[in-house]
Amino acid sequence: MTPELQEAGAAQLAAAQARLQEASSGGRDAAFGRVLHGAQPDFAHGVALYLDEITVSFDGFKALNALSLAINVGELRCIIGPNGAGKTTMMDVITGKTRPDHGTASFGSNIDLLRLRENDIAQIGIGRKFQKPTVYEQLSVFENLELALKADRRVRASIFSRLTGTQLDRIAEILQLIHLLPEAQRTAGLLSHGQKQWLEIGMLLMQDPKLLLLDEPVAGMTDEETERTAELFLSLEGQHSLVVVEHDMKFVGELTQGWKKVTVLHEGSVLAEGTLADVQSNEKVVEVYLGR
Ligand SMILES: Nc1ncnc2c1ncn2[C@@H]1O[C@H](COP(=O)(O)OP(=O)(O)OP(=O)(O)O)[C@@H](O)[C@H]1O
Repeated sequence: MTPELQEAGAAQLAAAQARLQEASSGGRDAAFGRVLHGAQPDFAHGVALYLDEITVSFDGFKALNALSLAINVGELRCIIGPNGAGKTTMMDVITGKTRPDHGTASFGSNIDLLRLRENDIAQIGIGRKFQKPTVYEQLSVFENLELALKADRRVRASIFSRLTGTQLDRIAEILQLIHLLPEAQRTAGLLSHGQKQWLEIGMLLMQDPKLLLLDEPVAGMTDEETERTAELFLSLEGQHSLVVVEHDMKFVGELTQGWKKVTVLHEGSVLAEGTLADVQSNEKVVEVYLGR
């Protein structure tokens, strides 16, 4: 690891600790601290994510228009829809990047996502994968995973500390899961596009997220990589809730296996929900999206 990265990592940890301290000592953001301290999402009702009547306007244009959606604990849900349907804006709301004008968003039955900041939302167990892979290109695959582990506030590890046996086991487990065990010492910049995507997913998994948001994860992947990604997501289902935004219908078909629910977004709200076959034969869906 380069000294610059070590320094940046240490600074990030120090900033995070200072923020938490300020919140718990009654500073300006005390309310955030109270929500976050020891907060665990309550999944007793079986719902991982609940969006109710979410509206987001940009200069009067409604990117989300009273969007309501519920994702169950352990569910793998595919979300499809034409360009501009509001898929990215929806993920921005869930992760705290965009604040809605109206509506509620909760993680489990108890955590009000609209009161939390982006960093805090990541720490309570919501991981987001953007379309483009963002890994540390100069570092090895192993070091990327190590860094992801140490960036987790719950781990309380110093960026300079040695890994414990349990942490090493966890990294090995993730390497196996993302098919990168043989590439552990390889520089991440030399991986294929698909392998970089897997590495980034592995970095998210190091923090053991309860909910994973994945934006077009197979865009630009080969057919073989796409199939392996489907296998990976299917192996995560159950232990994590997954929301997958995709345009690749073959991939959606592999993930949903003929029976899982697909949600179609259009003009900022849900146009249709059902199995892939249901929505593919829905006239409105064909008209605005699939028939194009
Ligand atoms: N910051 C912004 N300012 C103004 N308009 C925006 C902003 N962000 C998104 N929009 C508009 O909101 C609508 C929804 O955009 P969004 O990116 O959420 O759609 P999407 O379903 O993710 O599309 P795509 O499949 O192309 O990624 C679009 O019409 C977009 O132009």
